Amino acid sequence: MYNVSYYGGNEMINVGILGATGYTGAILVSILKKHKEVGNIKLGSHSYVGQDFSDVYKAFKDIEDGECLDSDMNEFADECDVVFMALPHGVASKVVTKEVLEKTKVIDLGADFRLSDIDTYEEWYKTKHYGEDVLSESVYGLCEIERENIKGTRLLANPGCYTTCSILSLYPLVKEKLIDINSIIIDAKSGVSGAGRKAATGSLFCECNESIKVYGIGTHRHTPEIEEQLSKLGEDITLSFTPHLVPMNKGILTTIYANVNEGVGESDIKEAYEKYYKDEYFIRLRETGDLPVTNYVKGTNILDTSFVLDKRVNRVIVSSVIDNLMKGASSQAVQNMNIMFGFGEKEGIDFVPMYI
Ligand SMILES: NC(=O)C1=CN([C@@H]2O[C@H](COP(=O)(O)OP(=O)(O)OC[C@H]3O[C@@H](n4cnc5c(N)ncnc54)[C@H](OP(=O)(O)O)[C@@H]3O)[C@@H](O)[C@H]2O)C=CC1
Ligand SMILES: CC(=O)N[C@@H](CCC(=O)OP(=O)(O)O)C(=O)O
Repeated sequence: MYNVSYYGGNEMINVGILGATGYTGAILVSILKKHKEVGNIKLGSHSYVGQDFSDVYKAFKDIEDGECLDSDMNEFADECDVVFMALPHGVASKVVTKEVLEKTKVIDLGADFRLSDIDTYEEWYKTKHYGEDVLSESVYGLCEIERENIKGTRLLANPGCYTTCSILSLYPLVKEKLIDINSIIIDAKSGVSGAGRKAATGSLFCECNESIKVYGIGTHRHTPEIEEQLSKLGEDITLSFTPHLVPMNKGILTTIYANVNEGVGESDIKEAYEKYYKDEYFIRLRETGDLPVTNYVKGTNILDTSFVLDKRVNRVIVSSVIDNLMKGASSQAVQNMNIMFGFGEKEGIDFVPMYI
């Protein structure tokens, strides 16, 4: 049900955010406050129920002073045209039901509806999945690739931050069969906000500052997500994915290595990227030698990418960057909302980089 607020004569939608008090939830609030099609924003929390949002995040004083409400999915579904779920894994699958989806659209920023196979989810996430009856209708929301499928869905699985950067980087190479699919290695680096706002020893200043660490080698849960999406292009793909934690607030850099197939040259690779992305507003193809930097996309919905063909070893090396909280989470979620509701795709997310 659409609400009765108006902006410049247009009807606006009611939006709910479960997990508004987390990092991705708070960024959603920032974006949606300025979205022309959005009226009321209902804020859901876990630990701050009854407190004003601007008491939890004092940056929002006089901007969003609404009260944090209990994260009751049924109540949110009754009152909102779309509910964003910015919650830890395992929570969304318990509360998204067919009844809920009859009342509202759901955009889940977590992983519960990203993998199509429940066993794979339970194996990699080490937690039970409760949403079997709705999982099959979820659409993987990588906007530039899945735009047509996104339009009609009422359950949207927003991709992970590492996965957004990795899949968009590899898609043209795999789709055009330019690389040996058994040779893919993804080296990824993330800022600390990728771990969320929750208190965790590994995210403490002294644990991260002036230090870099590798983690999840061979076991990180984004591996099956990347493999599943790339395997949809035809052949089963298994690959190596290795994340690193670097001492910065935000940003993701992936450096991806793959052997090129016989006869593949630089122009073939360039043509492949141009074929899929030259008209994509939020993907910037940089020339060889113009290498991506996380600061160049800070605060934006942009993915910057550039490749080098290292002829000595017959390998293509693709470097890409995104802002993990934006294209890697919240602004991509709003891009998905725009597509789902038929709004202008850039509405509310057309940011200029905040370089410093
Ligand atoms: N951080 C990132 O860069 C990215 C995160 N994601 C995914 O988005 C989701 C949210 O991440 P992020 O914002 O970083 O996480 P945070 O830890 O910052 O926030 C988690 C939110 O969930 C709420 N919450 C915690 N436990 C429960 C519960 N049992 N029931 C209801 N609500 C609960 C918290 O409420 P309260 O604050 O009130 O305790 C908080 O609002 C996760 O699934 C994450 O994997 C995806 C891409 C990128
Ligand atoms: C730095 C850091 O800890 N990053 C997180 C990934 C955050 C994320 O994208 O979570 P999703 O699983 O919802 O995609 C991690 O490696 O677990």
